[in-house]
Amino acid sequence: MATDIPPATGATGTLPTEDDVRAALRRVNDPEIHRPITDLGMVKSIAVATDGRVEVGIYLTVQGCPMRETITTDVRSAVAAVPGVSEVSVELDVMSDEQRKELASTLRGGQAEREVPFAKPGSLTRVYAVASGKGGVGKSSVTVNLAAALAADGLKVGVVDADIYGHSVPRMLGTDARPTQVENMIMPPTAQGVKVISIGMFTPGNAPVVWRGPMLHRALQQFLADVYWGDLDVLLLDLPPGTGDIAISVAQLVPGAEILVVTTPQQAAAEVAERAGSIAVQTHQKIVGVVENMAGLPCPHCGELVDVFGTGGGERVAEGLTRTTGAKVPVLGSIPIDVRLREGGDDGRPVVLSDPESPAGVALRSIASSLGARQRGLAGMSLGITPRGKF
Ligand SMILES: Nc1ncnc2c1ncn2[C@@H]1O[C@H](COP(=O)(O)OP(=O)(O)OP(=O)(O)O)[C@@H](O)[C@H]1O
Repeated sequence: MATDIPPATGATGTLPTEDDVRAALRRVNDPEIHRPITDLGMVKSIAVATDGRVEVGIYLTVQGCPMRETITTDVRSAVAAVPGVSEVSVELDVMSDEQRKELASTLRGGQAEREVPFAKPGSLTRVYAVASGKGGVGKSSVTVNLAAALAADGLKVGVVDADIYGHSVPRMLGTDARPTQVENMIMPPTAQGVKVISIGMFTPGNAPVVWRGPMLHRALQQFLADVYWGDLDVLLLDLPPGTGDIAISVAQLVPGAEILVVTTPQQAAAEVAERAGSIAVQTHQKIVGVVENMAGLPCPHCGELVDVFGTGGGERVAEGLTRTTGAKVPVLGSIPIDVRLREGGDDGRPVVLSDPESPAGVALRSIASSLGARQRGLAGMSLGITPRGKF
């Protein structure tokens, strides 16, 4: 028997088939779309040589895709784990316009029209619009911490930074990633387990955005309809402070969105917060509750709480909104002043993750679990069941 013939099989003696390799690729998700690359038309070719070497051709969605290293590594390790594979090489190519259009249509579930998925009758995503009267009361800090805590609890969470003038959410979540665009679909970056999109990702440098109402409405519509959110349990919208146009836009675009009001304990802040919240009466939206932020500073020496911004603001807003709306509006929690919360925001690591047992971390996590535990009601929703006729 000749001894110089190359082995006809791979490392383990069994030659892998193309189907084996494809099955392994089915476990590789696109890092931005979070779906298997096999479902997205990203596998261009699979070639298995007689010595177990496998060559995989992969289509990237766009030229210079920021995720190409991750995709290559994931493909390589998934295929290398197939029994009989001796070596893996990955060839990258880029989708044609036609392929991208097809992908965008797949992601929309075959629909060409853009629509806001969260406004559809069957949507099970809870949408919370986080509002405040005054600026600087900690609305964005509360939003990112609730989002990170909900994601850490295993929920699928998205955040829209709709605070057009003061967009700070990406920094607070520690990302400066730019979203990838596939045709007119935008892939949101993921940070701290949360999908996030912000106007700041579309402006050069730190340029301020000077948009008026109609532009704001269009930006929000794009964020809701053109961003590929996938199946979310919770979407949080960080609104600009005040009772501006964007709150009305939210009501028009996602009528089922519930309002979460953030205030400080201060009398003046509470009055403005109540005005911001009472817009819900005009837009027929539900107020899920009030969060009181900066509620006292624990003395670093004796632990006694110093009421820097007064007391009772959260209760006052909740009572006022209960009277105005005629429905019980609860105080969901009180968050103390905590240097770690501010540092977490500056460092891009929300305090609920960096120091979950700190007083602010505990308060925020408790508010998040009350929001996450709320059942998604089925009233008025399509169950997608077609009754069968009588036989
Ligand atoms: N409980 C807290 N303890 C310590 N610092 C806090 C707390 N809440 C918020 N901060 C800090 O206060 C500042 C303002 O907070 P943030 O940006 O979240 O407010 P905002 O209401 O979203 O402001 P705007 O809407 O005007 O952008 C930030 O530096 C933040 O880190």
